[in-house]
Amino acid sequence: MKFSERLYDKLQPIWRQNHDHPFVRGIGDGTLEREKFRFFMIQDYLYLIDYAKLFALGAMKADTVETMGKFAGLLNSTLNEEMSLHRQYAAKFGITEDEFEQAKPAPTTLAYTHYMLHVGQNGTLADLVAAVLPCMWSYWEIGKELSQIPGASDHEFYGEWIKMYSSSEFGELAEWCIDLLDQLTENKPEAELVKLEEIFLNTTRFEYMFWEMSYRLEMWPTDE
Ligand SMILES: Cc1ncc(CN)c(N)n1
Repeated sequence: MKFSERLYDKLQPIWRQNHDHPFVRGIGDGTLEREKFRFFMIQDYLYLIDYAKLFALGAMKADTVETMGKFAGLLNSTLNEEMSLHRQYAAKFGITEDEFEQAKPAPTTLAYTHYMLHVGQNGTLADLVAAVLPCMWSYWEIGKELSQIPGASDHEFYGEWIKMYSSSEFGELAEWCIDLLDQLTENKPEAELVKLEEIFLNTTRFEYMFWEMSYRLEMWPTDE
C-alpha cells in the first residue's frame, strides 16, 4: 500500500469533519455570512505568504533539479494564482492593499504557519511534504465535493472559490505532492512513517482549526 493511501484511510474521520464544517457547508450552499468569509480571506492571505515560503524551503531541500523546479512552480502559483483569488475577493470586499499588509495573524494562523515552518526548516524533505500536503489535498477534495452541488460553482459570490480549488490545475499540483511523498517514503522504516503520519495528522488538525477560527472570527482573547 502506498503511504498516501495509508494516510488517506487513517485520516478520513478528521477529513469528514472538515468537509462537514459549517464554514465549508456554507460555501457550498451559499449561506455563509460574508463577514466570516472576509475574515477568512484576510487570514488565509497571511497564511499563504508563509505557506509559499515552505515551497522555497522545498526547493532548497530537493535533491534533483526537476523537483527543485516543481517547488519553484508551486511557489509561483501560490503567489500569483492562488493569492490573486484573494486579491479579487479583497476588491469585492473593499479591502485595500494597505489593510492586507497591516493585517495581523490570529492565534490559529500563527500556530499553524509556525508549526509548518518549524518542520520545514528543521526536518527532512519528506517531513516538509507531509506538513504541506493536507493543505493542498484537503482543499482539492473539498473543492471537488462542493463543485458537485448543483449551481455551487456558478454562485455569484462563492463560485470563484469553488472553481479555483476544484480545478484540474490545482488537482495536478496536489497529485504531484502526493506522488512525491510516496516516492520519498518507499522502503522507509516504520518508525519514520509513524513520525510522518504524526506531522500529517497535526496539519490536518490545523486545517480543521482554521475553518473553526474563521467561523467564529477568533482573534486574540485579550482586549487590545
Ligand atoms: C488554511 C489553508 N489551507 C489550505 C489552503 C490551500 N492552499 C489554503 N489556501 N488555506
